[in-house]
Amino acid sequence: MLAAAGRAAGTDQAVPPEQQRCGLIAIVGKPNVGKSTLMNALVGQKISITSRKAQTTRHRITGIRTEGDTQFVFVDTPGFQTQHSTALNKSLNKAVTGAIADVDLILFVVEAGSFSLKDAKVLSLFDGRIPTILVANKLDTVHRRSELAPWLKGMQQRHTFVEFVPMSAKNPKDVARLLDICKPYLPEQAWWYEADELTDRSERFLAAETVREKLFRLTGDELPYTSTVVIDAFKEEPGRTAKRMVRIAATIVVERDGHKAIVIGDKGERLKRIGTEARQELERQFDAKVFLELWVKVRSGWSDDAARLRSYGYE
Ligand SMILES: Nc1nc2c(ncn2[C@@H]2O[C@H](COP(=O)(O)OP(=O)(O)OP(=O)(O)O)[C@@H](O)[C@H]2O)c(=O)[nH]1
Repeated sequence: MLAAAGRAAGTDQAVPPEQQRCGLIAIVGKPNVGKSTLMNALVGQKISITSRKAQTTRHRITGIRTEGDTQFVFVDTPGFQTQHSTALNKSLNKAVTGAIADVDLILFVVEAGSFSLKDAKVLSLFDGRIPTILVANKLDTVHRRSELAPWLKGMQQRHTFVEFVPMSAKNPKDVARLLDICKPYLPEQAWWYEADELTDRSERFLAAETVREKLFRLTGDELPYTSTVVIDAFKEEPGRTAKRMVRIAATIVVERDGHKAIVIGDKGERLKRIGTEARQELERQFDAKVFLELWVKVRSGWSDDAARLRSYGYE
């Protein structure tokens, strides 16, 4: 997969390998600070799922952005779990520690003007060897900008950050500036991926993530984050037309009968909406006609069962 001379997005100029830069960037922070939003904005296309509900990112997701001579390879980490210690949370914490061990740069994301015990716990994972940028996100929600200077000073004393970037992941100019700031921290080496590749995750994985996103969006706070989605079948069918055709069967796994009723909704209305919205989004993402079949199953206590976790791919 090593790149020969490649063409960066937005340029007609081939970039010779000896002039290329490429490296891994981990986006780390406590739940709900905007990591997924930031990664999607940095990559320029929606890859990871976002939702108002905390804990919606479980997997390490790689997003890729190639700009000029530089290929930025992003690792999104799950929200660091500080409260519970079930098998699921232990495996999430391991994913965070693993994700930051071998990267070139860490983006430590917090909400601008705030620093809680949970942020401190995530920060305590960094041993100081890897350059770390403080991303003070959600700047648009800070009404008194004057209070930010003393806060930034305080942050300076907590850790040796290489840069401080107050910004909003929802502001494209801020996102472009952050990319420029990251660039010098990536080593000079040949790109790992083609310039137009956005993720190395499979379509099967994206299908599960999309159903999960709709599930949490449409159930609000009613459903615990331990509910998950398993893809039972993912088949490409030879289409009669020029358009691709993909047939997907997926199971939403919940912990209790009551949760199953929530997912299904009155006369099956909610499950139907989850399916329709997921299908429409997948058709856009895959540029294909998608048939999506959804099931709901109860698996009591699955989040506490390490063996079962492995079978769902969380190890
Ligand atoms: N106002 C504002 N809201 C933001 C910004 N960035 C993210 N958000 C919102 O914050 C919420 C959480 O964003 P996510 O990107 O899902 O957060 P996350 O850190 O990936 O969350 P977990 O998956 O729980 O770890 C969403 O409602 C976003 O729309 C920002 O710059 N400004």
